[in-house]
Amino acid sequence: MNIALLGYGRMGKSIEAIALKRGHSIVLKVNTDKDPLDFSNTDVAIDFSLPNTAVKNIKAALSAHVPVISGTTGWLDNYDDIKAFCKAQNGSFIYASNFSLGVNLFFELNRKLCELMRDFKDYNVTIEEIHHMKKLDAPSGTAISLAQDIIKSTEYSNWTLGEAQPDSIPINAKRIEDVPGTHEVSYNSQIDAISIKHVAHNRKGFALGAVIAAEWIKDKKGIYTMKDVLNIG
Ligand SMILES: NC(=O)C1=CN([C@@H]2O[C@H](COP(=O)(O)OP(=O)(O)OC[C@H]3O[C@@H](n4cnc5c(N)ncnc54)[C@H](O)[C@@H]3O)[C@@H](O)[C@H]2O)C=CC1
Ligand SMILES: O=C(O)C1=N[C@H](C(=O)O)C[C@H](O)C1
Repeated sequence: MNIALLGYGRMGKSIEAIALKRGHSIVLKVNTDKDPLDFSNTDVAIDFSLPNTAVKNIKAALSAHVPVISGTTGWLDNYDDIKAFCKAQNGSFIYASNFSLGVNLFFELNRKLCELMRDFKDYNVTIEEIHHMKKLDAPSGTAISLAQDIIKSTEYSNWTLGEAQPDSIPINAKRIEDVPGTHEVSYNSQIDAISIKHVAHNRKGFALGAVIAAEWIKDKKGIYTMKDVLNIG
């Protein structure tokens, strides 16, 4: 498969290493604002760029009828616009705040745990995420996904970065040198605490998941999620 890498930073380089090991070729590497992009010979584009470059990159690839895997976080205010654009192009698109198998299993655990805890009002939920100092967005896309899943099946109506607000899930974002990504969901009462935690030891899981998603979507049309790719839950 011929892959275009839109973003060739920490993740772009990890994806390249795994894609080459799995027998794919990298036919385009984009690491700055460039217009137009040449997608001739590209089977799938994988965007891990910056919050303010993702939308333009995704649209450029979809306009060239190239399926897109998007891992960039911090641009989701435009998600509905991208969905509509993809449909209008009869294109193919997957966004995931986190492509690792471990985090996608963790998402399932989070959904099950929040259903279990829903009726036990003595417990308050909090989410903590820890990432490296170079991360541009806060809270992480993964923490937002965890919060959105809890909001879907409980009385919480929103999430807040930092301090707790009524009906809102507090997300605490910490930045510590070299941490690839740690997420913890905790339920605290006056009496005890219950928590689930995912710790990424490196970026290989994110990169492998993105390449697996690219292999999966290559000959498909439509908008999918990692639940479709991994067939879990
Ligand atoms: N969904 C997931 O599983 C994961 C998502 N991420 C997200 O992926 C994104 C990238 O993360 P990193 O690789 O760690 O960041 P990074 O900062 O190392 O890489 C981003 C690269 O994009 C380049 N860039 C600048 N303008 C561009 C443009 N117009 N088009 C293409 N590239 C451009 C920068 O030069 C930089 O090298 C972030 O939003 C991060 O949150 C990171 C890890 C896993
Ligand atoms: O920026 C990162 O590094 C990561 N970003 C993603 C996020 O915002 O959730 C996924 C992972 O935690 C690493």
